[in-house]
Amino acid sequence: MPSQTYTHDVIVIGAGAAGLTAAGGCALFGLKVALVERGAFGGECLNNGCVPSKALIAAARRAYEAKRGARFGVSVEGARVDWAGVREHVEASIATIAPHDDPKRFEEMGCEVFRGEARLTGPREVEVAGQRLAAPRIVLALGSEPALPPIEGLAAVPCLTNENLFQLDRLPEHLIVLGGGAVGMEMAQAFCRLGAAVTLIERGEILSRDDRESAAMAKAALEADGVRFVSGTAVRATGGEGAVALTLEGGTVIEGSHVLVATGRKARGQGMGLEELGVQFGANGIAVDDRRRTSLKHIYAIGDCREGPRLTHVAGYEGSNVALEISLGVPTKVDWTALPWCTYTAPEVGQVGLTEAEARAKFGDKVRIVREEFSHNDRAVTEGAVEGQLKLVMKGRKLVGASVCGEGAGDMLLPLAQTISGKAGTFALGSAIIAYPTRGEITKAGAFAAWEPLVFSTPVKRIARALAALRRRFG
Ligand SMILES: Cc1cc2nc3c(=O)[nH]c(=O)nc-3n(C[C@H](O)[C@H](O)[C@H](O)COP(=O)(O)OP(=O)(O)OC[C@H]3O[C@@H](n4cnc5c(N)ncnc54)[C@H](O)[C@@H]3O)c2cc1C
Ligand SMILES: NC(=O)c1ccc[n+]([C@@H]2O[C@H](COP(=O)([O-])OP(=O)(O)OC[C@H]3O[C@@H](n4cnc5c(N)ncnc54)[C@H](O)[C@@H]3O)[C@@H](O)[C@H]2O)c1
Repeated sequence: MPSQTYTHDVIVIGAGAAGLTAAGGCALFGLKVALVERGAFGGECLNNGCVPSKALIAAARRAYEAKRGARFGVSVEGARVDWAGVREHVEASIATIAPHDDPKRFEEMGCEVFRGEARLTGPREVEVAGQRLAAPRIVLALGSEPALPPIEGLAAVPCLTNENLFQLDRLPEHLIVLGGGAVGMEMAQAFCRLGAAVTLIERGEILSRDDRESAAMAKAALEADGVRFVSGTAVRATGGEGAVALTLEGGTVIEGSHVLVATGRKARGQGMGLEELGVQFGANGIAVDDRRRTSLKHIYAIGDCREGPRLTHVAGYEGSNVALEISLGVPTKVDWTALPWCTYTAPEVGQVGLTEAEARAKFGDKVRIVREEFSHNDRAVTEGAVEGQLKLVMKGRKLVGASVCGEGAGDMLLPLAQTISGKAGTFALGSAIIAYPTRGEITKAGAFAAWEPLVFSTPVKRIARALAALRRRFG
């Protein structure tokens, strides 16, 4: 295509975490960027995902603390949950963060914003709201949507998903949560703590990508809160507004007032001209290489719409990578060696790098596990929240993974990620000065524990004893 027919240097479709990072990055490097969005800027994370869910979890925590009766000599009388107030907090959280993702901000950075449904009409051409855009590079950042499982009758039952959950006008009496992944676990506990009866149905393992010990601790904590877990696969749904029932394989029937379907995601990208151009798809998402290039190398796919991990920080990471590659021509491959994630239940379930099971499958007997319990952490003790542990997964003295289950686990992943990626070592982390008393001290304790046998080994003790003997003799 002759260069004069290009309207832009790059067209980014989708203004969620992935698209905003890619578009903003390219614009800051001085490229002429078209940014296309059909819905609300900020995408799923801001509007239907991370932000409202974490705001709801915060309200639930407050309700839980208030209802726990007297603790530490303090009692809260007559605690009650006002659903309208909870909704207000959720909406205020979104509204406070929204300016960060506002179209105006991206226009100020240099993006030209187009509103409407984008469609590819040629390998380098996009049509949106009757306008033709063309650029030598296109970035697909289309996101994903709830994947509804093949359950007979589900389409006719009023279901909740993350797309309408946060607009509920009242607290459900009995919420059935289908799926024990991150969405299911976080929301099951939050609604339970806010006062709903909650039954969670999972056909396989809860938090299946996480360390098994961490997942078991989280499950036990949810059970202690009152969440009922049922193992099975839902095959039939019946009922209407306010009274729904799911029948499991084997015939067990679970009844409730509402059902939240949290059974994974379906990547977007179908029906917008990509198939016709020859862009290839994998099992769930657009197929990409390490540089996030699709089968048409000038078209990139990042974030939830491609095959791979679906997380906001991953979407942002990929957005930065492609911005660098497109703007400066630096080939930038993704690297998941130190990928962190966290499920914000109480206790939080954080993971970075390999789980023990993954490491054993890869390195066999070379794997060494170091554990530190929060019950030995002074801050955890003073706050009466001692549940959980840090588990370091080592290959020799090299950290290859870490699982943290406990309060604030997500905030503890950074030094562990740096250690896994080689930007710091376990020795440096084990000898760092860390503010006391913080829960983060557990990362230092774990890293030091990995070195302890060597630091206090017989040869080192011999050196210390020899020095002491010299001192006794010569002063
Ligand atoms: C309940 C819930 C909680 C979550 N919590 C967390 C969390 O705590 N931490 C975390 O890391 N991740 C979390 N996630 C995952 C996270 O929300 C996603 O991974 C992330 O938002 C994906 O960003 P994205 O930019 O790829 O997609 P999106 O944010 O979905 O953005 C895609 C955008 O593309 C637009 N679009 C699509 N097709 C077109 C088209 N043809 N034309 C124009 N525009 C188009 C859409 O309108 C959308 O705005 C959560 C998810 C859910 C459901
Ligand atoms: N804190 C976080 O980082 C966070 C929070 C929420 C969501 N997310 C992201 O959002 C995405 C979606 O999360 P999710 O929890 O919906 O999906 P998921 O894939 O993590 O979990 C879905 C669960 O549903 C179960 N399931 C599927 N069909 C079933 C059936 N018919 N009956 C019973 N169980 C069934 C599966 O076995 C699986 O355990 C994930 O990629 C996740 O990374 C992240």
